[in-house]
Amino acid sequence: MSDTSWLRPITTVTSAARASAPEASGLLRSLTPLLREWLPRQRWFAGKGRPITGFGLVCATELLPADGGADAPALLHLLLDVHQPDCPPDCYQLLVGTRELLPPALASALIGRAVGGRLDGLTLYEGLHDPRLATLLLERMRTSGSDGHLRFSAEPDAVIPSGLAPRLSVAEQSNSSVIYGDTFILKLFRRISPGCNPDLELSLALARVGSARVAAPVAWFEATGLHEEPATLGVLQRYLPGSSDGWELALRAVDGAVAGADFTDHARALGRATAEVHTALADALPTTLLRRPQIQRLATSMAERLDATVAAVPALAPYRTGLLDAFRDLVTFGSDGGTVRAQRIHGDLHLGQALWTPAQGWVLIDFEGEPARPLTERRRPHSPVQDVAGMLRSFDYAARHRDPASPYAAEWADRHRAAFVAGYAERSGSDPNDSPVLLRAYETDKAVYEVVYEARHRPDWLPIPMAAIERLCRPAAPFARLSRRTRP
Ligand SMILES: Nc1ncnc2c1ncn2[C@@H]1O[C@H](COP(=O)(O)OP(=O)(O)O)[C@@H](O)[C@H]1O
Ligand SMILES: O=P(O)(O)O[C@H]1O[C@H](CO)[C@@H](O[C@H]2O[C@H](CO)[C@@H](O)[C@H](O)[C@H]2O)[C@H](O)[C@H]1O
Repeated sequence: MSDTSWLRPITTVTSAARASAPEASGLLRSLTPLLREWLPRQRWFAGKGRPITGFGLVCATELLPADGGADAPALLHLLLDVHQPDCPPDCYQLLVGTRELLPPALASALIGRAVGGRLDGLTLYEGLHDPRLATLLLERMRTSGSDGHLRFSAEPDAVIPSGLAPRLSVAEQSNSSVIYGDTFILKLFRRISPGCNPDLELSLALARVGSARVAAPVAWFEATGLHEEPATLGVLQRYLPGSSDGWELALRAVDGAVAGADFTDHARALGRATAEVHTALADALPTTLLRRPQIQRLATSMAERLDATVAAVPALAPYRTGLLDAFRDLVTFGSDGGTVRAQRIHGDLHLGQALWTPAQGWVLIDFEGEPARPLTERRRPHSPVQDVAGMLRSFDYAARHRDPASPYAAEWADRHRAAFVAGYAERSGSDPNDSPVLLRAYETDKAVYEVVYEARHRPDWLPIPMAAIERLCRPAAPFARLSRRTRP
């Protein structure tokens, strides 16, 4: 057993005891006024725009450095329910640093000074910014075992060296990541749901069958005993040094295309890599066949999402009938005896989720699925055509990011979409063009999702999915073009 004397769990508050435990109310008294201000400003906070009506402490664990003197920082690991009107509370993972005084280098990480309660007089800050606390977390992950409700696990052959310098990732992301040396990246999930996060589940399954298309997980930690299933909190994965993400590469290719830069080889290779991931996932995890009732449910959920989006973004209203055709055709396909092969998939595939590496070629990351969907839904088998459609949308985005209406953009998108599909068909033995109804339905559903995403987050980008919406209302021509290019 390694020495864990540097780690002292201060309290673990179970769901049943959360309101009454004096420790919990003491912590909440310190945290509530500060977090009310700080939380809505965090990129990963999903409840922006709605007031916070209260917090509930699910679990708190304090990690202390072994060498800590009186002025040493401590890391307060929190799982906190955030209450907002008209919806059940969301549980968030927070890593709060506590010090008497904050050094100037950490000023940007400040949450505030606690007044009253259990942390009275301490300065609270975003702990991941502090190299001493990020190191403390890696130290804890080096050894399997439990501390209160936190359980740390590692792959049996994992070798996690000590002393790797941490740096907080500056990528625009939905969670938070710390990079250690150029060796590991630790992703800390922010919005926590009971159950194994597919990012861990799928990348572990792929790594265990020897797939080179994934960054292998070496260790992870989860919350146990709080919900019916352990909830994944963080995953330490191999870092892919020198990688570039597919979105950046595609944009460079689009911008340089007039000068002759070509990205079709990359697009074809990405199609092959996606097919390899699908094949490995189908071998490693359960598969199923969707029949009439499931296909009907799928089409209904797509139609419902369309209607919710039309209500939120009225610019979509004129296209509603045309778009609904895609979902009606899917119902007809199921009613005519058509079936859909389903398996575990990536679930949110786009160019930003693919890293080009000098050593391994394309590697897919972030197997979480669409974070807004419930975890149980994300962990079900789905058609792999959904991932293909996601990537096809992404080539369209890349092509149109400067001028959504340019005819050149349409040509670039068609060429690269066709190359991706050709690579996919070549490696999987199954050509997505042979499933035109499914492909159109998934592409339509994704474009509808993008309309609401862009309306909320990047209104200037709304014309990009709107161009697709127009095209998808007139399906025949684009699909014919895609088929001619990819088939001999
Ligand atoms: N294994 C890895 N090696 C190198 N960089 C990575 C790795 N995993 C993720 N990244 C980088 O971190 C960014 C965010 O990762 P991602 O898993 O998409 O996080 P999130 O789910 O928070 O959006 C990626 O865009 C990529 O730049
Ligand atoms: O980053 P996430 O995986 O959480 O995904 C969300 O943000 C994406 C943008 O960062 C958004 O993707 C859309 O824009 C991309 C270009 O920025 C494009 O490549 C994708 O095809 C397009 O869907 C994604 O929809 C959203 O869920």
